[in-house]
Amino acid sequence: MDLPTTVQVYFSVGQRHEAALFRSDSPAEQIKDLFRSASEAGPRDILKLYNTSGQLLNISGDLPPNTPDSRYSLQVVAANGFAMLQESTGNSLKALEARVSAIERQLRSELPLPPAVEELQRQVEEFREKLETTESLSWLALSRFFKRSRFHANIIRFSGFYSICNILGFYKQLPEPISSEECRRLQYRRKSDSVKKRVKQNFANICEAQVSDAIRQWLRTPTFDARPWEDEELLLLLQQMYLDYDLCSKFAIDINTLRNFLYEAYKNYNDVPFHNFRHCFCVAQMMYAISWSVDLPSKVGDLEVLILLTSCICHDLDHPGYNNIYQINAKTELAIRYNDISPLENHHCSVAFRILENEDCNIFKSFKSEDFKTVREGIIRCILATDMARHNEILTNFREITPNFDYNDKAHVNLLCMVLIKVSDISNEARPMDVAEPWLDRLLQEFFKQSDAEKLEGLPVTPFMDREKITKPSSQCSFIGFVLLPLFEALGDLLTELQDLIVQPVREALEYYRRLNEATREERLHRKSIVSEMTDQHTPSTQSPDSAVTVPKSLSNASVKLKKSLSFQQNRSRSRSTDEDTEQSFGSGNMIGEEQSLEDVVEDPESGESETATEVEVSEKALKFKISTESSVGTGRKSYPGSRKGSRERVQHFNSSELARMIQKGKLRSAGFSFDQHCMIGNKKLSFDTPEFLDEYALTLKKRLDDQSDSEEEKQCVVSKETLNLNKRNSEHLVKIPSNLEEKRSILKCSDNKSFTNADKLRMNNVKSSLEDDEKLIVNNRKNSQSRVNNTSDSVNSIDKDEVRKVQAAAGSPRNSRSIFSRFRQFTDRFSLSVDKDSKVKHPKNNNSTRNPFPHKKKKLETPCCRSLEEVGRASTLPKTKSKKAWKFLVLGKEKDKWASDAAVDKLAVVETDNQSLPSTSQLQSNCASPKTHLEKLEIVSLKEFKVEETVEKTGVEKGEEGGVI
Ligand SMILES: Nc1nc2c(ncn2[C@@H]2O[C@H](COP(=O)(O)O)[C@@H](O)[C@H]2O)c(=O)[nH]1
Ligand SMILES: [Zn+2]
Repeated sequence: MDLPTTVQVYFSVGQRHEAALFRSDSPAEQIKDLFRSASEAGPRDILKLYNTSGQLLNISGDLPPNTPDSRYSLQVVAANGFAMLQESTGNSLKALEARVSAIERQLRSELPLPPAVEELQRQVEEFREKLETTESLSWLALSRFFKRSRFHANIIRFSGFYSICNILGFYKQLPEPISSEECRRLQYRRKSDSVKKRVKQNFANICEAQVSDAIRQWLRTPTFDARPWEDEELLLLLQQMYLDYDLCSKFAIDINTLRNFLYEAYKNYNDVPFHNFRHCFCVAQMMYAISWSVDLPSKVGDLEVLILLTSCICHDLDHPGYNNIYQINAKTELAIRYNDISPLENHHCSVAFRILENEDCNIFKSFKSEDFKTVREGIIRCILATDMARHNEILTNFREITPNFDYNDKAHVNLLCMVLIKVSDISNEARPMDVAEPWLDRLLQEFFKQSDAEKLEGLPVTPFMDREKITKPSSQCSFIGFVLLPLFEALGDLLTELQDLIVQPVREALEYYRRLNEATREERLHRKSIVSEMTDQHTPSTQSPDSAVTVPKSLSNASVKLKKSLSFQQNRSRSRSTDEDTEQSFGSGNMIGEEQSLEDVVEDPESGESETATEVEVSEKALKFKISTESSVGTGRKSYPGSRKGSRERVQHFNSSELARMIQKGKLRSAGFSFDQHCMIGNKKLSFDTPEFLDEYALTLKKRLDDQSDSEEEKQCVVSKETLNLNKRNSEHLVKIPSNLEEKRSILKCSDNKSFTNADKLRMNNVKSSLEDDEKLIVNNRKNSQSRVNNTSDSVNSIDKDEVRKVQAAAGSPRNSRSIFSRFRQFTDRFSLSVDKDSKVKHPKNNNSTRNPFPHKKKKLETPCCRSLEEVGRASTLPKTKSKKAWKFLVLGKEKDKWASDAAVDKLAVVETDNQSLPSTSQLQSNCASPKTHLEKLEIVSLKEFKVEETVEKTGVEKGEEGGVI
């Protein structure tokens, strides 16, 4: 091999491309050795050899013989390569780099600017100021600004702008200004023409380059990292996938047409943080990796592989960075065009076939029309399957066919292909952490951008995208646990080769995020404990010295929720971790501890309420209509997203505090209720958001209690509700008051129904644990009933403050304390306080809770996040929204011979808070300071649990109210 004696080495590490980092005139032999040894070091060391005109000659292979150029650019993309280069040259590059940087800094700060430059700077500054302050000229500055920020001139609403432009004749056509809202929707982040041109040119330059065996092998694994590659190189690698499967010769695909097609696909991805060309590459690459590992062509045939690969490349074309939920709620052009039915996926598909319409890009142009039809159907099916609103539908159908999967059954293969593209689409967490994490950051960036826009535009805020609601680990726990892992496991059941390849890494990712989430939560609790402690030190206590009741701070939610058993386990999404730490944390080897529900894990960081709504659930809600697909395999019930008979046909449970909180926060609306929705109690029609609802419910409940004087059970309210149609008004809701153990048991039986989602199952578990508690209580109460009956001091004869106090005194019995707990918990949950087992409310100082890892540690604000009390106060869980709605506390006797007299029950006194609204911060603090008083104000609510059942009503579509659906 003839190498010139002087070789210029451009050297880059990772994506940073520090091209001028090291430049050396090195003997040819040295470069040759370096190149060889680096390419032998493994697939992660990517060496790219360019000639001086920027043409890629080789990737991690030997230097090409007889290369005509005298200078080469050698790019080393990996830390190992860096180290090797260092070794081989004997230079300490890092030290060299540091030295150069220091000199640069010194030069910049110490050396005065040449006078001419200074003068120029001053003039520019002066001119800028003039531009911005002189009205008649400021359009220039504006136009510059808008150009810079990629706004179009036609959105500028500066009054003088148009006239000045017209006068000056700069713009021939001045379209009407459009609103900023419309602008946002239209503001797709298109790639700039210069970038597109550059990539096109570069791809043309390198498209003939060989890809080394090492890279080709790496490309067949989920560990592949797309980051170090330029866009044109990714195009080359996509081309390689088609070539490696010999698809071009098998299907007579012209190589230039393939290149044009790939480049057009690249061009039609936008510059958005996540749904960009690199995402499409990653999805295609994961499909390729899976396909190799299970030998997919032998199972489903080459044509399906071609369809899958092409679908992956096209699956997010022209994604605007705002998902379907936004499209539908904002009634965007796409939502209107596609009638809210998978607007984005329909659009991606449509763009794909627009590209293929062009002869030069039509990789299927040699296909007979029948074959093209098959390919088109296949691509449409695959791309539409990526709508997360259809996740449950597809997963349920796939699980049904798995035990009898038949590769000769077209319907089975179709469904498998849909699952394969879905798996590839959300497979990021199956990759190594260092590859996956930057993608997650980008995804959250896109999420937050959307939720910010939703807030700005007054649209419903998508909960799993809300920066105030989620954290990185909580988001991942929810997504991996509820969505990703169940899907991967289902595929792993059929294609067992995938267990080690992608299923296990996903389990590990869940475990990682679960721990992170736990640590974050504990840290947060710790911070709150410091706050309440400091607040306490600053607030004079009004507490009576003999009172055992102090403000608690412990893992209220956690301890309460720990009692819940774990539906997650039923979902086969268990951890197999036997890690010691995990066992210590949860007393089990499960990823999510046996006694800890995933709901705990994904708890809302601030409000303390669970935010388990996954993208699937929210998307299902947003997608209201039925979609017919070819996924039906004739086995069992078909479940459609958004169909009221679909996967959301189920029973939901809210306990009293959850319901109260929902009412108070107006969340009934966002949970699918409208404020003008109502329920029927007896013959009365009541709106959910009125205090009368609670009053009326209490009365009805009491009546029922009277009818069932020997009833030992917690009472239940069954509220039928419609959660699907966000916009539906005035739907009626039936309220049954069955309230016995049988009822609960039957609910649990229902919960075996496959159509329940994971979140439903979690709620079912609340009923389950409540049932278990009830059963224990019944046994207990029976044992103690005689003594309670005799204990007249426990009777409450009238509901005045004294009575309330007596009721409180009666809280010593397990049942009563539970009632108090349930009510009190509502407050403590909100204020991040808790009640310990013997109903003694404790100050954090005295809190010996073993769950709190920081009970006595750090009393000062030591964490960097807690710089000031004020800051910490803001970060605590004080209610964010103060509802103006009356906040009433019901005093309700449930078992008259236990803790409240008939008279007390009859009165059902309603004790209101002072201002009929949620406590303000100052109220809260004073409540915290004098909890006994606070407790006296609290009453006992016996609305133990509401069973909320969705009605199976006809949708507007089914009723023919809304047209244009499939
Ligand atoms: N919270 C997370 N959501 C994820 C993750 N990976 C994917 N996703 C979501 O799935 C959809 C897939 O659809 P598509 O638009 O890419 O076709 C995506 O939009 C995300 O919302 C993840 O790791 N965490
Ligand atoms: Zn995608």
